Amino acid sequence: MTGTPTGAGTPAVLATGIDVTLGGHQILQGVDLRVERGEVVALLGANGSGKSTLVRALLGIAPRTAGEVHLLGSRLGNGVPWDRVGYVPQRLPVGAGVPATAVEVVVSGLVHGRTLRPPRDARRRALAALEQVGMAAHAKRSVLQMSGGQQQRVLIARALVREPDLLVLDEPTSGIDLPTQETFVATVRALHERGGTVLVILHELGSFADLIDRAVALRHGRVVYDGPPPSARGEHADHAHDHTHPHADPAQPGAGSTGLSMEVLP
Ligand SMILES: Nc1ncnc2c1ncn2[C@@H]1O[C@H](COP(=O)(O)OP(=O)(O)OP(=O)(O)O)[C@@H](O)[C@H]1O
Repeated sequence: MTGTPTGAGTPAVLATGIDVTLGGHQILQGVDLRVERGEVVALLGANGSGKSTLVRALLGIAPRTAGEVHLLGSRLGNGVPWDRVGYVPQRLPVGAGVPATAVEVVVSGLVHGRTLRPPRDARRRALAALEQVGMAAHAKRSVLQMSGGQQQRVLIARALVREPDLLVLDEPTSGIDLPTQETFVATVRALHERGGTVLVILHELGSFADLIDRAVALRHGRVVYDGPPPSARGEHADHAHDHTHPHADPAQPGAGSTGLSMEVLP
């Protein structure tokens, strides 16, 4: 994070009454979402429940038919300090057929708004961001020749290079091996400890579990839960998860049978 946080005191994300219609279908209906500064919020829900669409609507990528969004204190539009917002999409955007190298993709994360020229130290910062995701050795390779997991790591580096105040992640760890996931989570944790805000779409809390302050679950385009994250017990729904969790504390809200469990997610 650089400088004074913009609109400090206001929520990092404030969305009210969001409706989105795509291809003639209403995908989101009256979604409200508030993420305070410094919070780490997980967005959960079954495939097709509207998580990616919500994130895209929050960032102005998906068109809204109703509702208002404020990011970092500014109404969605040119007034948002986009240089303080990092976004990691689920995969390389369609049309990313340009044979850019990893370092070039990451440098593009430093170009925003009216500044088309990257800062002087862009390459050094880009290499440092690639290092954070274990991709420094691949800096000069074309992203088109990389595996999905490697491309994902480059996209993460592109978002991190801005040192964002608000980081929005769409299933950032899918297709990434465990050691890299853990390195990435450590980086997100460092960002959080500096006061950064994180909104992350997850299928399971996995390596993020200890970082999550709150979970919001969608079902059929509506918010059906907003509260403590699902218990570690719930993650046992995952058959790969066969050990006991020392951190599962039944005294904690959300850790017992009354809390949200991954098992009850839509
Ligand atoms: N451009 C589009 N045109 C029409 N329908 C769309 C479009 N984009 C998404 N949808 C539909 O909107 C619904 C929500 O999709 P979305 O990708 O937001 O869900 P999701 O919860 O992120 O799912 P996943 O976990 O699979 O990524 C799905 O039924 C999807 O088919």
